Amino acid sequence: MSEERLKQHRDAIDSLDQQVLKLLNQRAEHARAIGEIKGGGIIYRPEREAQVLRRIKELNPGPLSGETVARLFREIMSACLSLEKPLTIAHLGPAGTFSESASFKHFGHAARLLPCASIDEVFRVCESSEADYAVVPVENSTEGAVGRSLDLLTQTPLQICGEVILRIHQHLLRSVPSLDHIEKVYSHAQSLAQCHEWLNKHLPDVERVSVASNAEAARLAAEDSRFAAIAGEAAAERFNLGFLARNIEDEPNNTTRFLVLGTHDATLSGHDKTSLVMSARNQPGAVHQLLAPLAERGVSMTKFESRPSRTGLWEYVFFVDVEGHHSQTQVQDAIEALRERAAFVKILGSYPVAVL
Ligand SMILES: O=C(O)C(=O)C[C@]1(C(=O)O)C=C[C@@H](O)C=C1
Repeated sequence: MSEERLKQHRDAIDSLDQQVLKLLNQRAEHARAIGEIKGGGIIYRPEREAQVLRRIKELNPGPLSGETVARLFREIMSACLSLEKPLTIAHLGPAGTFSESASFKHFGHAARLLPCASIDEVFRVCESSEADYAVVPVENSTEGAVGRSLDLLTQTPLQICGEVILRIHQHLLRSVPSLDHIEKVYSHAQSLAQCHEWLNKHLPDVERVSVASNAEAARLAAEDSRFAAIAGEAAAERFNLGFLARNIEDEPNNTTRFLVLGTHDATLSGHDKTSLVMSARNQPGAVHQLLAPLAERGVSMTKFESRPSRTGLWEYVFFVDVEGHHSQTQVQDAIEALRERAAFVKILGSYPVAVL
């Protein structure tokens, strides 16, 4: 009896899969036709992708979660876009790092990734059009701002066209399934710091060695079973390591924010952010005066970060994110007013608030 019910459900799944397959290919044909209409123009449309994902989440009747259906549609769009033109994405390498995970999370797995040796190199290959887009880390919830990315943003002609929010989970990885006789634990210094308490409790006597990246740590652990590594899931998969302990980060909400850069920003999606960098004139109360136009026009600030300017001693530049798109009147007016008060203002880009 239960055999018969099993068969009924499997027959239903076979029939549905056939329909899903047909519909997916119809969707791909439309994407290909859109690609032809775009001609040689900009293929990747971040605002449209955000709208598609938001709509899917809203329409979703379940039982699959909103997150799950959005991830599936992320991959469908990635595959459709690659029929129009495969995209090359530069990120901080090597393969197996969180920057790689952030790039796949935003562009899906049809994107071609180009791992670079430094953040400077990521900017350079995108500026020289060797890559279509770049993904760079800008802030971590426990470690703070990524200074090099911020400094390069002030100079680059690239614009911000998206953001990626990635939950960072650290795992203890090894080629053998035992916590015994580990001689060294390798990881990036930041990851060792993020797992400090766990290591003190579970491996107090094991030497901790910092290396250039978590992926490099995983590579070393894969080469010699006396060693373990702290790294993310992507590194575990890449180097075929087992999980001795999962989610060992001391701070449970450890999150890194990445920016997506390209030669254009995004048009209005309906739920957007604008990033600006500016400097205040060197006068008392200048920062307060500088920001007043935002509040006066009801434009909410979602981030404020100051960095020493690299051009003058004791001068600062301010990185500000506001809600809204620079094509919206309120935001436009506020930026105009900022321009009157600030020594300099650069619009880094308007882009959709992260959906995934
Ligand atoms: O709507 C478009 O412009 C498309 O090219 C289609 C599509 C999609 O698959 O939905 C693919 C790539 C774009 O980045 C946005 C959306």
